[in-house]
Amino acid sequence: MAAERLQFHEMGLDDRLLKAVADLGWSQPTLIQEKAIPLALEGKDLLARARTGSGKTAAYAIPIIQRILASKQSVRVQDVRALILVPTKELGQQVQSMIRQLTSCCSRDVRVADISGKADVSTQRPILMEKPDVVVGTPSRVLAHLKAQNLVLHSSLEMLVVDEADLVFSFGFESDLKNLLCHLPKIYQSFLMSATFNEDVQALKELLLHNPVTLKLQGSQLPDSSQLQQYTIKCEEEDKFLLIYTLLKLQLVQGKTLLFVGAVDRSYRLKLFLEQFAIPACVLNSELPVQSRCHLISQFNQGFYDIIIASDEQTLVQPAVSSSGKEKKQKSSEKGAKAKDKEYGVSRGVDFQNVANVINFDFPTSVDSYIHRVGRTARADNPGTALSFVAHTELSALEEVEESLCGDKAESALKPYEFRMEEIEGFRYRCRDAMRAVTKQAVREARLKEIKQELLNSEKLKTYFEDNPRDLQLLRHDKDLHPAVIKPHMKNIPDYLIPETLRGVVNPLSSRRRKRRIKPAAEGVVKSSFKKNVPGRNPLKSFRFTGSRNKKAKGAKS
Ligand SMILES: Nc1ncnc2c1ncn2[C@@H]1O[C@H](COP(=O)(O)OP(=O)(O)OP(=O)(O)O)[C@@H](O)[C@H]1O
Repeated sequence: MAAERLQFHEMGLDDRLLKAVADLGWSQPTLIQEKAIPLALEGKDLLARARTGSGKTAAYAIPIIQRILASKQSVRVQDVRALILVPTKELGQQVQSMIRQLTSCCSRDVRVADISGKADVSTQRPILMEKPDVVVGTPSRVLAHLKAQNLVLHSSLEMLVVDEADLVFSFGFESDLKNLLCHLPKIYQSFLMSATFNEDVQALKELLLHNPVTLKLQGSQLPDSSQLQQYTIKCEEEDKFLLIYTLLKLQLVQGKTLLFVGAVDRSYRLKLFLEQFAIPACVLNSELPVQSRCHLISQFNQGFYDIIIASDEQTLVQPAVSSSGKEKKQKSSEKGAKAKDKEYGVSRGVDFQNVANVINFDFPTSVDSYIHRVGRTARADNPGTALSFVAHTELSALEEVEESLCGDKAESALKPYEFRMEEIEGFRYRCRDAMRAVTKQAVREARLKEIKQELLNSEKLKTYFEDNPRDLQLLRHDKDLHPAVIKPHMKNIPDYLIPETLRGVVNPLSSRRRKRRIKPAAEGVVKSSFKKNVPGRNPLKSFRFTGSRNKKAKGAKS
């Protein structure tokens, strides 16, 4: 029989922390939390690798909060006690929000400040002058504050975390991090958290950790097939569009879905293509202002949108920026790339909640990128599905992923998604039509329009919405970008075009802009059709095999 898992209340945690954990609805620690929290409370340095979505943030945040609460029982001067380094602004905001939730019952005693983005260094100075107990930031921003003496850590710092440690070097933070270490005291406790172990993590380990305990939890870096089902389908460019149209319009994919593409242009191409069929989607990329990105993610988590098209540009561009502002020249495969945010990371560490499906419209170019993308679904104990479209030029990347994920097992974790493409031939004509309408010019215009729109939104997000929080919910990021190309007849599917095997199973007309005016979900309630996504009822799964449980969905080869 498996050993009983150590419970939160058996870890000697402060009651206020236990109450916050209970308020979050966490009935027991995840595996990494069970192992890491007691060791961290003993004062050990930790190197922890656990799969994506396994609760690593709380694994270091809980012991940090506990230590701060315990030390505040004796009178102490207010000072910065913990520093959490993150590679991206999105992650910074998310870590701050997690710590705020965990300190909801002791917010006066444990104060946290995220300095990773938004305001400039001088605007953030007053926040740091108040000496929050925990500071969260990207290495370059933290270093800038240390140099400006807005932040002084050499006598106060007790705990240092490097979250998503595998990304810190690849985001160009190596020299910042090394410089930053000169400003820290000789002794402090360190945690390195990572979903993957690579040479960079090894280098960081040597730099930061002292006699660490290494926690390498699951052998696999992704959940197993009982929680995460992974499929691939080989298809070339036109078929990718045809297939995505079919999956979304016929609702063969249900629940919240992240569509990953390899470049910003591709994300607008896909959005413009889908909007002709009245399939609303938000675009997320590094050109958008950080306020808009964070607002979009937060609305997605609240159930306002079903589909995000994210460009995972770190796979293409490996930017490097140092606190001095100097950028190393990097290769970009995108023509006309606009000013990108070097601290953007959508597939890395962002906690998109209750994502039912990740679809790699373009296959990622590295194994790590595959793991981080697919890790946006099947988080905590939730189920999820990943489907990758693979063109012949992407086959070698697929092979690498398969090799890396299968480990010692003979069987690949990625199964073929067997789909009768010939059954959806009827849609090809309208798809071609829609693809033709998305010209380079249309993409360029859409990209500019969206950036302008989001810059305005972002200004409003900074000021107007602080005074008018109710209006915040009305701000949407999935509006049509090119209404001129939309032809009304494309929105509906005539019955005769629906594959015979799917008539009665799908109801395409009902998919029209259902969520346009959704009311904001109550806090803590995730509004989504995710719940519909039970095994046997998800057509994405049942459409695959004729022998599947759902006998009605016979549209696939056996
Ligand atoms: N003990 C728990 N019980 C239930 N849910 C939890 C628990 N701990 C964390 N979670 C939830 O699990 C989700 C994933 O957590 P988190 O973002 O910390 O994962 P992660 O391991 O850092 O993932 P990644 O490597 O992708 O960044 C979050 O929504 C979080 O609220």
